[in-house]
Amino acid sequence: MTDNLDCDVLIVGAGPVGVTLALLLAKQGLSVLAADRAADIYPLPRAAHIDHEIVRVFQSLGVADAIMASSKPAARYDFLTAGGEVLLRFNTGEGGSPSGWPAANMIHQPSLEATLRERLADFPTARLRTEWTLTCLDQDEQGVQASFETPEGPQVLRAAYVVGCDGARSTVRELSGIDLDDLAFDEPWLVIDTIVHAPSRLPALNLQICDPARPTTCVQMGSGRHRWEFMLKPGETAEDVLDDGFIAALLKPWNVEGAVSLERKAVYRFHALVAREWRKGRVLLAGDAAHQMPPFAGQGLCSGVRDAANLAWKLAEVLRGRAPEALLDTYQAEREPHVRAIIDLALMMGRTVCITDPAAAAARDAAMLAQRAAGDAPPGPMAFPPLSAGCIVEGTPGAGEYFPQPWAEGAGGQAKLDDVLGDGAWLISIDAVDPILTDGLAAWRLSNPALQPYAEAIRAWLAKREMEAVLIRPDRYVFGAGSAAGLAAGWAALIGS
Ligand SMILES: O=C(O)CCc1cccc(O)c1
Repeated sequence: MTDNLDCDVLIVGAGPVGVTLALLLAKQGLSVLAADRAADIYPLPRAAHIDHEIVRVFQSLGVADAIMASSKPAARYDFLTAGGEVLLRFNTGEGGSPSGWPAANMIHQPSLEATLRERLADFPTARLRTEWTLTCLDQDEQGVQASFETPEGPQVLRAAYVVGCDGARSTVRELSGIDLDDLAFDEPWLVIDTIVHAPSRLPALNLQICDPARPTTCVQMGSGRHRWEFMLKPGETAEDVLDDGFIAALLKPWNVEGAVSLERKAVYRFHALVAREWRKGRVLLAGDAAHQMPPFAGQGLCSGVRDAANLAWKLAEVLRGRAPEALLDTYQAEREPHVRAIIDLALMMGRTVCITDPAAAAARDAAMLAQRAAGDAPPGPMAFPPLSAGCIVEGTPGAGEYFPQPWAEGAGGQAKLDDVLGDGAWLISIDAVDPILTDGLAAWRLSNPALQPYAEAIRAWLAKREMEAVLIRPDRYVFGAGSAAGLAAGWAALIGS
């Protein structure tokens, strides 16, 4: 950090994406300040799901076990007709996942956020400021000046970079004059969160009831919560559906009286929006500030945490002077197509669920039941695309793919690849590589005894792509596969040492 800066990175918004980014940066020794307008963590649930990739990010921060302790792995996700026939079935509890963590996990967002904020206190270079409201951003060649209203009066800070993790109504986005691309989905839903008293009386799977008379979602959550969502019908107002008697009538068919008590009721409009620019000079957007999607794929929060994981190592390389600022342009180039593909999946699911015309619903049911009978199922909520462009060796086998994390049985229990190899980029090769070529890069020969428990899985990955080495980025996406010397040289050209 240079003398005239208060921190390397100012993060506006200390929700789960902002705090994850703060942790990932602080872990690399950067000084970060996360500022949030609220006094405390928002106490009511919002996101309900994180996938295995997100748990792996939390693993790198040392909080995966704590987060999993308050979460519930999701066994199955069914989309049913009004009559209970299966339109789509995703067996998320079967078949494991590339990171080794359960593929789909139902969470209680306030519990997850509390764990992340508690961890922040372990990093001396990370600061959290609450009740700070951003009022102004000004950037020049060296940094960004940010003005805040705080309980102690106005505060002005200078940071090398500012990241807006400040949600759907992002002030950072607004102050930066960044527009949103509207993907034309706008449906009003009533969200009901409950505290569970009798878990055995609730469905043990996640459900979308594609009933044109009232499209309905019923999903599990962590920390003893359960959620229902009901689509509003034309003519219904928020006031109508938030009435306790109305809610009791909606819940009646679920026979959960006495098994749950109401914690929160709210009407939301489910949107699909993508920011046109994710970086404007020294200001970047992440999470809901950069993209919003309907909840049907459970990917809103996951996409934000992926943004944080993608951005954190790039900001660190640029701030350390090891990579040119242009590396930050690969952030949107990589993340936007990924997010748009996931939004397409969420929209496909949403458009399946949100049909209220009985004839259209009957046609949907007939088509999807026939498709299912023919064994022709669409990709599941865990079928994420690889990175297609950016900081990868484009067009080579494996480039842009998510690199798996094998787990092995060790003396102390399950040992995971990332815990053995540590943070940063890894070059893993079958043959030895000249250390001169890999200066500044963690180079691992597959025969290294530390890699033995994982060697078979990694060898199989390489064999499938007919390659002798793989370079894995700090966010665990593959830079490229090929010759070790070629990969090391390609990486050094982008991320000098
Ligand atoms: O609607 C939600 O918030 C969760 C949807 C979801 C996503 C992935 C798996 C699963 O069982 C449910």
